[in-house]
Amino acid sequence: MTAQQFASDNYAGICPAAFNAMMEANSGSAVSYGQDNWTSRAADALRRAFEHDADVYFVFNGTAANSLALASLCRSYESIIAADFAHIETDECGAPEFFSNGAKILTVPTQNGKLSPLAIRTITESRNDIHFPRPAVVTITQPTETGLLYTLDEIQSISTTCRELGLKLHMDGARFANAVAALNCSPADMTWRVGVDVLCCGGTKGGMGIGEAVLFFNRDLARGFDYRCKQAGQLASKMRFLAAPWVGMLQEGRWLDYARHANSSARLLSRLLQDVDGIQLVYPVEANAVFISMPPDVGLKLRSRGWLFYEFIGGAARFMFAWDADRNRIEKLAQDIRECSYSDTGS
Ligand SMILES: Cc1ncc(COP(=O)(O)O)c(C=O)c1O
Ligand SMILES: C[C@H](O)[C@H](N)C(=O)O
Repeated sequence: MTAQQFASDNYAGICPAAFNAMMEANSGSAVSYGQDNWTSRAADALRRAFEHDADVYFVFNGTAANSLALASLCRSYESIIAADFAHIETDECGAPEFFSNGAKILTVPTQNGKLSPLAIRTITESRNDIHFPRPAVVTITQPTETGLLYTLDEIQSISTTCRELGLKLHMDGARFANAVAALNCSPADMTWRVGVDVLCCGGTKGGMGIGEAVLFFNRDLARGFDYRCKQAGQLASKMRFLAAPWVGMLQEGRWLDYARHANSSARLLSRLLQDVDGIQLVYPVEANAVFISMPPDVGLKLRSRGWLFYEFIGGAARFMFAWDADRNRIEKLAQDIRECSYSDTGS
């Protein structure tokens, strides 16, 4: 077994709540293509958790969830307003554009990956001629790709601006549970109560082996989404195995327990690095991600000690914590960063 890494929460295994639910679902026959009991149980569990009669769908991964949800919110000749750091722009290989048959992503330059109402209004009102793909939807990521959180008031302000401009609001919630845990709010408070139309709710990063849920709080927007999923190869024949983990994770709020552990693990690393020369936090630690700047050769030394990490956001080293983050490994990482930094400064 390889030693635990913090390059991404995608590196983690399947948490007990999800795995045990999968095991429990793995008995006997079940009707295929989502007509089974586990799928209806999971959808009902999500509706209870969100206190809303949302239309719920399960797909294999976040890129599919985002792309198909966004394709439901705009026409091919329209556009999607996103922050420059948005995953749909940087890491989905044109899937949102592909599945919407050509909708354009209009990226807004930001300092930290967070959209503002003013930026949304500015780009929407910048042009209204026939040559400009008319904005139709705004997408925000919560937590952002930089590990930051929109406050509930910020989301409300964004959705109010969206309504004024006739735009829909999509939320990329790949790490949604981490945001709920960090803000200590309810899932409803962070979505439909503040004007979110569609949420892509992450299961994979939360601890499942695979699977995301798409929740339409405005059911009219879900019209045809089932066919859209089928056509995109996102209708699982053995849907019970995508759905059952949600039953396990939502039971007794386990998904939030796991998220709290991941968030506290990120805070632990940031505390352990506070006094290390040459190491700075690039963004505040608000959820389960830590971004640090360090001298290039410190990064090389850290890699030579076997640590894996991404540097795709402004060159900052990203450490992302999951449900299973091990305190000993976090302390080892901090110690290695400290030693690599001090051997660099000679102190
Ligand atoms: C912010 C964000 N959105 C969406 C995704 C979904 O990507 P994937 O298709 O890799 O599951 C990821 C991946 O980790 C992500 O970090
Ligand atoms: C960036 C990469 O695509 C993945 N979403 C991750 O966060 O690890």
